[in-house]
Amino acid sequence: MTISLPRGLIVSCQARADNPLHGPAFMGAMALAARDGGAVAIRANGPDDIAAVKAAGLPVIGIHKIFSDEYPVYITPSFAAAEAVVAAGADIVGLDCTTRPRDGVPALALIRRIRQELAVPVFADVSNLEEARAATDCGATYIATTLSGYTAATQSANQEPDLALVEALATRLPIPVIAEGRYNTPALVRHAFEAGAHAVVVGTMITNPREITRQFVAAGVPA
Ligand SMILES: CC(=O)N[C@H](C=O)[C@@H](O)[C@H](O)[C@H](O)COP(=O)(O)O
Repeated sequence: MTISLPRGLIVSCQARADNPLHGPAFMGAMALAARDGGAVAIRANGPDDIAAVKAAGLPVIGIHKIFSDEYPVYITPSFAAAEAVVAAGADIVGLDCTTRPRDGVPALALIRRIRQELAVPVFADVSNLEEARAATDCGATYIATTLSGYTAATQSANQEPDLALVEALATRLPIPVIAEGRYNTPALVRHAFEAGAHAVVVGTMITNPREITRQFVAAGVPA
């Protein structure tokens, strides 16, 4: 059965290997806490964490980050990575749909193949309007602004979320637009909905206590 994303807050439960909260036990608990707090879906990375967050009973956007020295694309960069995500129980596959160089088939071909062979919705992480349009034409189910601020063309010292992109996408695309990346306060989440977002993904500011602690220390503790 195809699961769709309700309107609301999606919580990204991710912790890299160097984070003390790395691992499925912690991410599974994060997902339960997010569900109890009112989240409508969970984003999770890697088969083990995806399987663990399923216990919350919410739709799961699964990604599989695979880092390479040669290519900048790491969010579900291949069909095999998408297959692993679905095998672990993800309801929706998230993947990098930027035009950046990658190892293997281009993102647009990957979207088509995932839709046809795995029969799951595709959550396209993009950095601009052109990528969003191309991904939509290839059958993406959702478009997310996840990679705005993280490509060479969009990087900036400004750590603000790209609300202008949310608005541009929401007014031009026929499919739901998800705001993701640097939504670090409830007010910014509200602004994203006002800009036309169908849902908003928040990660760091809910599920990364190490980073939250750092920000309190940097901004609140006298030198
Ligand atoms: C660029 C990239 O790799 N973004 C990742 C995507 O899965 C995650 O590291 C982010 O935490 C996620 O997008 C949520 O964003 P924020 O943590 O800013 O709320």
